[in-house]
Amino acid sequence: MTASIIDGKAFAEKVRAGVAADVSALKAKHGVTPGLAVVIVGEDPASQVYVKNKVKQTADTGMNSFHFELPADTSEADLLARVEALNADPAVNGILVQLPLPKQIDEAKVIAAIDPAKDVDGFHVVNSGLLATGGRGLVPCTPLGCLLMLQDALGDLSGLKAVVVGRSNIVGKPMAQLLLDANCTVTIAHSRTKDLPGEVKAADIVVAAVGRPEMIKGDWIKPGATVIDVGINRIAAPEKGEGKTRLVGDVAYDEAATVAGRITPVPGGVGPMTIACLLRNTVTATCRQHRLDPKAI
Ligand SMILES: Nc1nc2c(c(=O)[nH]1)N[C@@H](CN(C=O)c1ccc(C(=O)N[C@@H](CCC(=O)O)C(=O)O)cc1)CN2
Repeated sequence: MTASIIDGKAFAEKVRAGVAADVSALKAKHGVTPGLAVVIVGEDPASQVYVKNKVKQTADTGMNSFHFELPADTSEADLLARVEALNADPAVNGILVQLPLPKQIDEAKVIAAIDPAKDVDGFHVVNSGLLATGGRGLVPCTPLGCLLMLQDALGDLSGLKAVVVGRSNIVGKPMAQLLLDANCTVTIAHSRTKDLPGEVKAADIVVAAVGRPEMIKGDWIKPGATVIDVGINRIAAPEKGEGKTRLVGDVAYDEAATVAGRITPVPGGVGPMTIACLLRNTVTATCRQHRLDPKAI
C-alpha cells in the first residue's frame, strides 16, 4: 500500500481563504476589523520564522497585525505588563506569545495573564477547562488543525480507534479531547506506555506528537490507518552536504507511507494548519467579543 498524502499546505490555503472572506464580511457588515497581536521574546531562529509567517498571514487575510519583538533579556514583569496592555486594548482581539520563552520567564504565568477571551492559542486554563468539559472556548491551534484534516480526509470519525502519542498540554491532551468529542475511542500513549508499538498497531488514527525524530516505525502502523505527524525535528543531513540539515517528523515517513492509508508529510502537513487555525481562532474570538455568531457573519 502507498498512503495518500494529506496536503496540509493546500488545506491551510483553503482555511485562510475562508478566514479572509469572514474578515471581509466583518468589515463590510459590522465595521469590525479583527486584530491579532503576536509577541516574541528573544531570537530563536525557528520561532522567528513562525512569527514572521503569522504576522504576514494575518495581514494577508485583511486583519490588523500587531507585532512586538522583545529582547532576550526581557524580564517577566515587563512581559506581563505588555500582556496587560494588550488585554486592555480594544483593537486587539487575539494575543499570542510565541513559545518557548527565555529561562527567566515563567511560561505558565504569562499564559495565565492573557485574557481568556483573547487567548487565540487556547492555552489558558479557562480554555483548556472549557474544552475538557464540553464548553465553548478557544481550541489550541495544532490539535484543531489535525482534527480538521482528519475530518476532511475521513468524514465522520465516530467509532474509530485513535492513539495520541504524547501528552503535552499544548498538543497531546487537547488532541485526545477533540478526538473523544468526535466520538473516537482514544488512547493517550507516552514514554512510560508498556507496549507502544502494540498501542499504535491497534489504532485507525495515529497522532504522533512526541518530539522525537522518526520514533514511530512503519511496522507499528495498522495497514490503512491515517497518520498525522505533529513532529517538526531538524536533523543532520550529511547527504545534502557538510553542516546541512533537514526536517523530519516523529514518524519514520518512508516506512509508514508504505503501510498507512493516509499520512501527513513533514514539512507541509500539520505546521501550515497551525497558523491557519490561529487566524481562524482570531476571527472566532473577534466575533464573540462583538457578540456576533461566527457561523452567520
Ligand atoms: N504560542 C505558540 N507557540 C508555539 C506554537 C503555538 O501554536 N503557539 N507552536 C509551535 C511552533 N509553531 C507555531 O508557533 C509552528 C511550527 C511549525 C510551523 C510550520 O509551518 N512548519 C513548517 C516547516 C517550517 C520550517 O521549515 O521550519 C511545516 O511543517 O511545513 C508553523 C507553526 C511552538 N511554539
